[in-house]
Amino acid sequence: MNNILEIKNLNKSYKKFELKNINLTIPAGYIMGYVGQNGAGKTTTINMINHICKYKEGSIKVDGITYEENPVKYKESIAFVGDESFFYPSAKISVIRKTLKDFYPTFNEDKFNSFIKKYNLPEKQKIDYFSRGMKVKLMFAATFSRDSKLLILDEATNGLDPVVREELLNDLQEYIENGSRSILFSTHVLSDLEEIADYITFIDEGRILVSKPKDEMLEDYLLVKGEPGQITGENSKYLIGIDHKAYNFEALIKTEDAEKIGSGFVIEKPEISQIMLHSIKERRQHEKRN
Ligand SMILES: Nc1ncnc2c1ncn2[C@@H]1O[C@H](COP(=O)(O)OP(=O)(O)OP(=O)(O)O)[C@@H](O)[C@H]1O
Repeated sequence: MNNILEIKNLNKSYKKFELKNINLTIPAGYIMGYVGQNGAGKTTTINMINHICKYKEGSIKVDGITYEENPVKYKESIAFVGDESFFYPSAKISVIRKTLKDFYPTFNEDKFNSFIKKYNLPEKQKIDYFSRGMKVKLMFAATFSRDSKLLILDEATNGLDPVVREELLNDLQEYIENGSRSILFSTHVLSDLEEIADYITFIDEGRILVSKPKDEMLEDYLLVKGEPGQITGENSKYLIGIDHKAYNFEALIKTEDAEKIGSGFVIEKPEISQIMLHSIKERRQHEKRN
């Protein structure tokens, strides 16, 4: 199986921020959720993949090649959808169709037309008058009509209604179905990732905390709830990222440790957002202790 994205030992320093030793791999045919708090370093990583932002240490390969090896092929292998429309506001769909045709060798006009129809986008209206959801659909119609190997999404599904969101999530899954493409999906809407991601990577303060298959991550941890008095010197070593509330606490625990903490706790299956929250809390608490 070939890897569509391969990042090795990537480092980048700004005055007040450091992206440190980023290693990421997405095999062909898979979706990776890239998540972390505001300012964690997601967009910085994406800008380096897109080669908007330069780096001195580490390497990035997209579909087996680095930017330096073949800049045109490298750029053609990537499609990007962010949270802002990339179309000229006074253009209509006809102008966009022609621009895409001229600019992208793999652009498939029939595919584009069928997405325009499917998403019910008006041919005769200026993009300026499109709603946010319509602009997002148009960006995806343009993207799905090219044969890019790596699709990068940076908060691309922000502000969509549940029906449009569901439709797009299905289309994203279809986009990778032929097994030759992959998606790096950065979002704060973790429920989208619960639905379609195969891998989840947490980044915190410029460092990768965890990167693994989503199902493995969801099986690896359980959520523990109890009263503060139930925490002892013995069982506290198994509790990850304890969140103390007024009358109770919540923490993560490794599934294999669940029987070691004693009885009387409420134990539930966690969501990705809860695993992220407690993992980050644990890291902060660990830093404070050392
Ligand atoms: N060109 C730059 N010069 C200096 N610092 C920068 C530059 N670009 C980004 N940063 C800093 O890098 C850090 C990470 O920013 P980044 O945009 O990658 O975060 P993010 O994880 O995408 O956050 P968000 O979820 O808020 O979009 C921030 O502290 C930001 O101020």
